[in-house]
Amino acid sequence: MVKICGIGAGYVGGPTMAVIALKCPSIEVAVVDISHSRISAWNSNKLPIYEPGLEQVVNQCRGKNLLFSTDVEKHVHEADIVFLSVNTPTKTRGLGAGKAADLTYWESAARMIADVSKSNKIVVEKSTVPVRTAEAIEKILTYNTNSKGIKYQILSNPEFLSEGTAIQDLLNPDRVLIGGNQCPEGLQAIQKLKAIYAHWVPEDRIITTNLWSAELSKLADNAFLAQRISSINSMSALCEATGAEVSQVSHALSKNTKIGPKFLNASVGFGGSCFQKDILNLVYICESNGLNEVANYWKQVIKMNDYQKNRFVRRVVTSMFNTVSGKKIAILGFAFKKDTGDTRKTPAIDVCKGLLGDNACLSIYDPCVIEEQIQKDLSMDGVEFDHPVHLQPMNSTMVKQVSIVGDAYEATKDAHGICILTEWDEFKNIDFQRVYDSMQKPAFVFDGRNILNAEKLREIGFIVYSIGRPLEQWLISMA
Ligand SMILES: NC(=O)C1=CN([C@@H]2O[C@H](COP(=O)(O)OP(=O)(O)OC[C@H]3O[C@@H](n4cnc5c(N)ncnc54)[C@H](O)[C@@H]3O)[C@@H](O)[C@H]2O)C=CC1
Ligand SMILES: O=C(O)[C@H]1O[C@H](OP(=O)(O)OP(=O)(O)OC[C@H]2O[C@@H](n3ccc(=O)[nH]c3=O)[C@H](O)[C@@H]2O)[C@H](O)[C@@H](O)[C@@H]1O
Repeated sequence: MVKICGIGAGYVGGPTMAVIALKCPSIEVAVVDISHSRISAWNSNKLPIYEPGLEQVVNQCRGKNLLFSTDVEKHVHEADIVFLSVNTPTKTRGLGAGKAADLTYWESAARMIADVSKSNKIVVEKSTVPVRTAEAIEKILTYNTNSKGIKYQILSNPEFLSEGTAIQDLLNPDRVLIGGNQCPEGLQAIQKLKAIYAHWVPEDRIITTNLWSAELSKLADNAFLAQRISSINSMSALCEATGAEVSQVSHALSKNTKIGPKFLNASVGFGGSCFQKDILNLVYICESNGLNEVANYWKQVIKMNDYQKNRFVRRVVTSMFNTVSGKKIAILGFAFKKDTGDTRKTPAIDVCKGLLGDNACLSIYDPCVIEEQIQKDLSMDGVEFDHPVHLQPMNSTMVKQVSIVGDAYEATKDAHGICILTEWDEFKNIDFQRVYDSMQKPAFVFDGRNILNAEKLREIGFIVYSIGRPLEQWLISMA
């Protein structure tokens, strides 16, 4: 029986390994992690991450051909194929700080594989890594184990799932990308991995390339997606200045088959653990190769995203008589997108910090993010967010001007303004007349996701700002 070991039981490792177990009952899948709390949660009824459909998949396989364990060495030792899905955050100190990928976790996993292996293995890069990382891992493995005569094949098999739709994305991927050495052993390893995916993915969707193309394709993929969001967000600023409406512009663009419909929603800014980190990584690689113009081109995508978040905060403050000091502002949504509890790099952190900087009192409601996480996000300096949970600071200092509440009505009671920062479906069904009646007047809504019907809100009496939509007179006069 083929044995797989997945190192890293996070947002990628957990769901991807669970889906392989589901689709390949003849393969034994062990998911291992150095975090005891994460593994015990995977073994409980309350999984460590929220992802629609994940619980059903885990329940079907756990205890049969899927197990979660902290005994990393044992399962790596027994595996034929090892998937690496560990953190690759941005470096916070030393050479390349603020841009380059921090490969500490990656390297320590590779060294551990080298230490415990007694048989040939295929090592699969699932984490997003700088191009040519496979070369580094190969060196670590071969220099450490030469004497044992063990042979490794390194494959790059980047993951393209999105949070909130991870299970659907894994069950029905657009494509699976496998890069490997173009020598006979490398090609054989590619075929072995391809055979696993072929259990459920049509062959024509499995693309094979050389190692460096696969590694770079993943960075390029995220950079292109983020660039589209920054592009439409740049248009949203111009729409507000000219009276054009960004959703109409998006719609018109989407009908051009050369452009297509996806990733054209203007927003308060993109978030998530990967877009910014992967672009920074790309920028660093370009700079290291002397390609400064290319690096500057991609940097602009992040600058535009920062501009969009700052612009939103400025709009809130200027609309409310140039100060939010002492005012209660309701924050609806804190996760970086709907259907996830993940807050890594969520735009809500920057918006909340911006408002707190102007001395606002925030009342935050998110259906999926727990109080402790929000407090931690608002009190940390933001650089630790993508390291393993058990290595993050334990005790965050409570931010006094912030309260986290259990529903939207409590959050908005007595508030001067409301900021919609995540596009949760339930926010569309709020009784806004009831909300308006309970708020201070004038009552403001700042819709950072364009999910509300601004006209209806205006009929109730709200002053409404929607990203990229024509500004009402109040907002123009206060700007
Ligand atoms: N979150 C996402 O949607 C996607 C993430 N990626 C990439 O996948 C990688 C992992 O991301 P996430 O799953 O989001 O991170 P995560 O933080 O949720 O999970 C990583 C896990 O690896 C564990 N770990 C770290 N070092 C270890 C070691 N030496 N041995 C055993 N376990 C170790 C950590 O404890 C943690 O549980 C990153 O490179 C990321 O860029 C790629 C596609 C999608
Ligand atoms: O490498 C990764 O981590 C993953 O990053 C993204 O997935 P994810 O971050 O989970 O979520 P997205 O749906 O891409 O959204 C990212 C951010 O962009 C925002 N967004 C997205 C789309 C859009 O039109 N407008 C917009 O503002 C979202 O609200 C969110 O804050 C990519 O879509 C995945 O292909 C990739 O595998």
